[in-house]
Amino acid sequence: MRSEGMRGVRLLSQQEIRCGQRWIYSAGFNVGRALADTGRIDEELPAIERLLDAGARVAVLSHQGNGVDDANELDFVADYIADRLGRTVGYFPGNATPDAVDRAHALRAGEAVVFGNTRKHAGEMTNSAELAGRFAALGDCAAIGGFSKAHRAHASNVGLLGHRPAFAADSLVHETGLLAPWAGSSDELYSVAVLGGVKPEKTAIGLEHLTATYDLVIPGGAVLNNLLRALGHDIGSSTVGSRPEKCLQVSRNVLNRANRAELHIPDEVVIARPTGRDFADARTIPVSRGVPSDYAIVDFVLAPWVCAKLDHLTSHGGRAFIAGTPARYTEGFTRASDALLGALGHDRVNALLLGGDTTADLPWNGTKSTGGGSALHYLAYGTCPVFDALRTNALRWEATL
Ligand SMILES: Nc1ncnc2c1ncn2[C@@H]1O[C@H](COP(=O)(O)OP(=O)(O)O)[C@@H](O)[C@H]1O
Ligand SMILES: O=C(OP(=O)(O)O)[C@H](O)COP(=O)(O)O
Repeated sequence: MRSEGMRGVRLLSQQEIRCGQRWIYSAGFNVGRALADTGRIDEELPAIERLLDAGARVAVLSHQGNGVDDANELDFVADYIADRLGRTVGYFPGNATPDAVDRAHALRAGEAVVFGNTRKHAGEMTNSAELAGRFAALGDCAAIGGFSKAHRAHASNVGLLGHRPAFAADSLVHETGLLAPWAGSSDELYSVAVLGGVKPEKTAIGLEHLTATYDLVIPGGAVLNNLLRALGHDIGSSTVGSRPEKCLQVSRNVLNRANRAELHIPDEVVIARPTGRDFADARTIPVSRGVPSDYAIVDFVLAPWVCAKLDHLTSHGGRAFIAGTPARYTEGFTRASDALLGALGHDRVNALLLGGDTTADLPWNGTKSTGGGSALHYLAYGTCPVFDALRTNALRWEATL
C-alpha cells in the first residue's frame, strides 16, 4: 500500500497569515464536559494561537459526536481554549444562521469564537453542500484540523472545502507523521493490534485490514462480541455496536479466509448482569457455555498461547497498538486491559493508543493518537477522505491565496 499522507496538501504552517484575514478552523473536539482527555483540543492550540498572533479572525467549528451525551454545546471548550491561550475566546451556540455570520463578521483582528456543535444539523453527516455553504459564510479560508473525524466526509470538514481555499492544520501533519511506524506490514517487527471499543470501524476497518498486515490481532469489546456471534456462540445482551449486521458479516469473512494474523478468540470471558446503573454477579465462564440472555460480556481472559506471544513481543521487541478500550475498564473490569497495557508498556515495544475513549479510559503515558476510527482508516488505506478533499482543494484554489 502506498501512503498518500499529506502529499499534494497545502499546509497552514507554510501559509503567510495576514492581519484581519477571516479563517474558519475546523476541529474535532468531541469531548465530554469533564474534559477527561483534552488531547483533541490541545493539538489544535498551536495553530489557533499562530493565527491569532498574526491578527486573524478565527471562527472555530467542531462537532460533539454521538457518544458524547453530556455536552451538546461547546461553551466549555471555548472556556478551556481561552484559559490555555490566555485570551478571550467567545462562544456562539449557532453556526449556520445569519446571526452566526454576523457574529463571525463582528470578530476583531486576533479574536476567536467557538461556534456551536455542527452535529445539530442533519446535513452535517450527509455532507450537504448547502449546509457546507452556510458554514463557509463564517470565513474566507479554512484551516482543517480535527484528525479524529478525518475518516468522515462531513459538511464541516469535507463539504466546506468545496467553497473555500483550505489548508491542513498542524494537527493533521502531526498525527499522520505519528502513525507512520504502525502502517503497513513488517517482516522485521512482530506486530500486535488490539481492537476493542464499541464503534463499528474497529471491526469494519480494523479487523478487516489489520488481520492482513499484522501478526497477532486481539479483539475485545464489540469486535470480540461480533466474532463470537459469527462463531455461533450465544452472547446474551453483550454490546454489538451500532452496525451489528455489517460487523457480523466482516467477522464471518475474516473467520472464513486465510489471514496473516493469528486471531485471539478467548476460551473464557467475564460476564456480568447489567442492572441499569452498574453490573452485578460478575463471573468467568467458558465461551462455549454461552452467555445467559440477561448477562453481558464485560472482559475476557487471555489464552495461554497469546500470553506466550506477548512474552515474545516484550522479549524480542516489536510494535503494537490498542484501538478501542478492550473491555469495560472504567466499570472495573480491568483484567485483559491490564495484561495488554503491561505488555505494551515494555520498553522494547513501540506502542500506541488510539482514539478518544481509549486514551481517556486507560492509564497510559506513552504515545497516543487522537484518532480512533480515523487512525485505523489511515493505517488501512494510507489516506482519509479529508486528505483527499484537501488535495482536490489545493488543485482548484492553487492560484488564490
Ligand atoms: N465488552 C464491552 N461491552 C461494552 N462496552 C465495551 C466493551 N469493551 C469496551 N467497551 C467500551 O468501549 C468504549 C470505547 O469505545 P470506542 O468509542 O469505540 O473507542 P474510541 O473512542 O477510543 O475509538 C469504552 O467506553 C468501553 O467502556
Ligand atoms: O470520537 C471519534 O472517533 P473515535 O471514537 O473513533 O475516536 C470522532 O470524533 C468521530 O466521532 P463520531 O464517530 O461521532 O463521528
